[in-house]
Amino acid sequence: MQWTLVVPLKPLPQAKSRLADTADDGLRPGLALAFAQDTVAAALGCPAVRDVVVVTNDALAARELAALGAGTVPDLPRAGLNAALVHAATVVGAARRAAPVAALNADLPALRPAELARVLDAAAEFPRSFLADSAGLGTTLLAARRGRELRPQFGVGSRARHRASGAVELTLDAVDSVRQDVDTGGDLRAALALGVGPRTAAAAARLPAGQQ
Ligand SMILES: Nc1nc2c(ncn2[C@@H]2O[C@H](COP(=O)(O)OP(=O)(O)OP(=O)(O)O)[C@@H](O)[C@H]2O)c(=O)[nH]1
Ligand SMILES: C=C(OP(=O)(O)O)C(=O)O
Repeated sequence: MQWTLVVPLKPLPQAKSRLADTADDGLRPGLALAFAQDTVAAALGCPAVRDVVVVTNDALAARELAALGAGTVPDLPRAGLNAALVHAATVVGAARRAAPVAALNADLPALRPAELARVLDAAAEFPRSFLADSAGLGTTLLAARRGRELRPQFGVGSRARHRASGAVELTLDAVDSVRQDVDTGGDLRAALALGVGPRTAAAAARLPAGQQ
C-alpha cells in the first residue's frame, strides 16, 4: 500500500518555541526548516510513500520543501494544527480519490525511510492507527486507510486522545527514528545521537557549543 503523507508546519518564526533555550531567535527558524527538510526528504525516499503534501503558510518553507518534491497546501487562517490537517487531508482526498493518508510531524530530523516503511506497512492492517512519540505522551504519525477519516487530535497528551478515539496504537520495536520528534534541547541531542539528516546536521553545527 502506498500512502499520501500530510506534514503540518507552522510559520517558521513561530515554530519550535520550546527550543528557545537551545537556539536563539536568529537560529531557530533555520533549525525548524532543516528538521522539516530532513523529514520530508526521508519520507519521499520511503517506498511506502506515494507523495508528501506539506500544509503551511510559510512561503519560504513551502518553496524549499516543494524543491525537494513535496506538494504544498496553504493553511487555514489561525485554525490550528488539527484543522490544518483535516483541511489538507480533504484537499488530498479530493485530488487522489480517497488515498490512504497519514499525518506525520515535521520535526523528525532522524527519520529513516526503512523505519517509516515498517510503520506504514503496520498501519495498513488497521482502519485508523497511530505511533506514539519517543516521550510516550504524544503522537508522531496518525494513519487512516482508504475511505476513513483521519480525525486528528494532536497536541499535548495526544497519545491518550488518539487511543481513546479508537485509533489502534502501533507497537513496533526499532522504529526510533519515526518516534524521535524534537521539541526540547534534550530531544535534539537524542536525535543527533540517532543520526540526523544533512540539513539538520548543518544547522545544529551553527548552535553554540554545548547546545549540540
Ligand atoms: N500547518 C500548521 N502546522 C502546525 C500548526 N501548529 C503546529 N503545527 C505543526 O505541527 C507539528 C507539532 O506542532 P507543535 O508541537 O504544536 O509546535 P512546534 O513548532 O513543533 O513546537 P512548539 O512551538 O515548541 O510547540 C509541527 O510540525 C508544527 O510545525 C498550525 O496551526 N498549522
Ligand atoms: C503535536 C504533537 O507533537 P509535539 O510533541 O511536537 O507537541 C503531539 O504529540 O500531538
